[in-house]
Amino acid sequence: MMKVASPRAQDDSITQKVFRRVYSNFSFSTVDDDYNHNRRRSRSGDYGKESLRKRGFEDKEQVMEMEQMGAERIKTVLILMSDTGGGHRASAEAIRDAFNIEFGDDYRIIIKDVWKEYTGWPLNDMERQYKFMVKHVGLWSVAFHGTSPKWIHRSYLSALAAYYAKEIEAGLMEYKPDIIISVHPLMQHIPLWVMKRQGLQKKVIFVTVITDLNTCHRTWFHHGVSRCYCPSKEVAKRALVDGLGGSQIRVFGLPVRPSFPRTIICKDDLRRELEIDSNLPAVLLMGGGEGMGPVQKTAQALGDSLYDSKERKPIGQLIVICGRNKTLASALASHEWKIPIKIRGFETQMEKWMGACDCIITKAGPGTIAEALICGLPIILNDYIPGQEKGNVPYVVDNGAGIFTRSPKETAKTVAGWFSSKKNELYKMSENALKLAQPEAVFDIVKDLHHLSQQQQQRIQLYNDYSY
Ligand SMILES: CCCCCCCC/C=C\CCCCCCCC(=O)OC[C@H](CO)OC(=O)CCCCCCCCCCCCCCC
Ligand SMILES: O=c1ccn([C@@H]2O[C@H](COP(=O)(O)OP(=O)(O)O[C@H]3O[C@H](CO)[C@H](O)[C@H](O)[C@H]3O)[C@@H](O)[C@H]2O)c(=O)[nH]1
Repeated sequence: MMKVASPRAQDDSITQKVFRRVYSNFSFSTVDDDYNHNRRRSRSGDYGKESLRKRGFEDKEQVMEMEQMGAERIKTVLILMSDTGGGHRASAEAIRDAFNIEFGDDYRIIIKDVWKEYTGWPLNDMERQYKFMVKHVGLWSVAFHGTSPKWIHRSYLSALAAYYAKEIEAGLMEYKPDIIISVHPLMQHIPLWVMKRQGLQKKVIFVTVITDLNTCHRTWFHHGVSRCYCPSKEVAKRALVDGLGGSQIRVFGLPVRPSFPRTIICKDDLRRELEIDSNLPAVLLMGGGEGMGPVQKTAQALGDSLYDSKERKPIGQLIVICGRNKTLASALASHEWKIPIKIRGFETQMEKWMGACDCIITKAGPGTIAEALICGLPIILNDYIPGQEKGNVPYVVDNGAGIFTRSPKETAKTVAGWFSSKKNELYKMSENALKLAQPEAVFDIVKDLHHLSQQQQQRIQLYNDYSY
């Protein structure tokens, strides 16, 4: 089990937190963390006391803290995310689990929506606003593309940063992180702005893990990060065009919860455990964490297409995962079905449901796509959110891992074909899905972060050696 630092009183007000933070010393690592900058320094061997003084480490106490930090100790990682959809939390949890598997108690991982807990409107209300906007896709499209120019989002986010500076600072520093990881497009500018203002930018490692596969928003690309982990070459190209340096960019893939690659898929066992018919092929139907897209109409069309009326028997079965969409779940439950069906709410063990099925129908959510690829599931994309999900369609279709259609009838017909006369097509797509999958991505990310952290520790050690 992970060790957890002694918690502060739960009922602290924001003012108390800010007061405590502003009037007490930080005990962060006190080395420059700018990767390139340090590589230059490393080459010239410029780690003397004078050099550190120039970089702002005047205080004797800080120097002593550095010496203590040279010793092995638990590092704290703060992961910033928001429940705008389910993808950001899924990636945050993936990173947490991979840290635990790879490094055990060496890292203490905290996942937080700091905006929600510490700030006010509009930052503390992003979930609701996102849900509203993606329901009215035209509105989302205008918001997404209208905020793409740097001067627009930068000036607005800077104004918000200035307004909530103290609260955000308290929120970020409550946990004294050694590493901050942002897995959300709107969580680089404000923390980096606050860190710079407080002189902490060079003391805490800040990285971004992009969780969109292709046409991501430009807010993801901030020049002040130590690393920008891109899930695909397409995103890396965009990062380069936006001015990030090659040394900041790493392409490992989208972080998926280790339970996906680590679950040994034995379909029969999974079906027994989940009480799914073991003889009929199964299609999984879902729409992200919020159960979005044409799920209901598609389920009904499948109810017809997967029933052989001549033989009077089903040729397949349907699993619908409605996520947090309770209205959808109850609408489906009230329908009469001729085929075996399971209607589920928000599931925490998606790897089991995917592992038990033969193909998947979903909106083009990046998390769901990456997970389905690992499970070798051919994908029918039936919708996408304009902007960040648009590019996920060619990502899947051009790589032969699935098809795109918005028509519930065509979707249902395709699945019926795959389960009867076109089994080869299903098999080929499954092979392509496995080729495109990047199951080790999350481990590569945490190993690289560990490497960054070790480099920082070595610099501290070097400083200690020179200071005597
Ligand atoms: C007027 C200029 C506004 C510039 C806004 C920049 C940042 C806004 C920050 C906080 C406001 C809260 C907005 C909540 C939206 C939540 C978005 C989110 O988390 O998405 C996650 C998704 C992914 O899960 O985010 C993205 O993929 C990219 C985020 C795009 C940012 C869109 C911001 C919309 C703000 C609406 C302003 C009105 C439009 C004016 C058009 C000229
Ligand atoms: O019952 C459920 C339903 C879904 N999930 C998980 O929720 C995640 C859904 O993530 P997606 O990326 O597929 O889609 P979302 O719409 O929920 O995610 C949001 O965040 C994404 C970024 O990660 C994209 O930006 C996307 O457009 C945005 O809507 C997946 O890991 C999926 O396994 C569950 O764990 N249980």
